[in-house]
Amino acid sequence: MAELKEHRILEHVLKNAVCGDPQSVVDSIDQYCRQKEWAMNVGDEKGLILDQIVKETDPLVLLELGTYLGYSATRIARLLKSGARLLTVEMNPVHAEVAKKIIEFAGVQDKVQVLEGSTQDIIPKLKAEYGIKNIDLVFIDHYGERYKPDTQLLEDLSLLRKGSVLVADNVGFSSSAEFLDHVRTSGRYDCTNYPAHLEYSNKPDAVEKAVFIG
Ligand SMILES: C[S@@+](CC[C@H](N)C(=O)[O-])C[C@H]1O[C@@H](n2cnc3c(N)ncnc32)[C@H](O)[C@@H]1O
Ligand SMILES: [Mg+2]
Repeated sequence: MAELKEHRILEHVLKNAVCGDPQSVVDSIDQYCRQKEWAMNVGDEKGLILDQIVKETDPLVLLELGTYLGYSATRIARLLKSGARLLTVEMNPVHAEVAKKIIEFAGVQDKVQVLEGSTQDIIPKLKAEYGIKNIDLVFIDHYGERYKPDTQLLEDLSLLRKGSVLVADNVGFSSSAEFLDHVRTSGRYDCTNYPAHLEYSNKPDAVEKAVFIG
């Protein structure tokens, strides 16, 4: 058995999911993390909220802050229309490596690009190095303390347009309090809170949708 949980999850996916079928990859990760070992994927319950927001937004250009094993990237990618592109940022090289394998196995590698590095280093390069003008949907799911500064970076670099949608996971926890205060009180966003539970548990958690109004 692999030493790292992340490698054990990868092994489970390779053995139990169907190559080229992203839904089976998502389902096999959820099954493993509910039955065997907890892991910090957005998970099946909050995943349905994320799915709904992605479908409503119908985005072409997407950014994810915090890839982990590529669960949410695969989940999002399975809903994207042709030509849409998700850039997902991950600073931990072990996580990035596993995510690339999972994304490839799911068959969504043409829609998803894993960018290795920290969000604070990569966000300022999105325009010049990755040809991004602005972003239709941002999934914020790294560490709560970075939610606000990274949102402000996106604002300051004009990466958000009127109507850009931010979706932030784990706002039921205090580490994202400054972010919540910012989006709810700056007058620059229309916010909606979706109460739910922490992935694979019955602890209260929530997802925040914040639509940039300029
Ligand atoms: C909660 S996990 C992401 C889960 C993933 N979105 C999913 O639902 O499948 C958070 C990830 O963010 C990464 N991370 C934390 N801070 C970061 C930063 N400043 N820049 C890039 N990655 C970061 C961690 O290494 C970890 O893999
Ligand atoms: Mg999360």
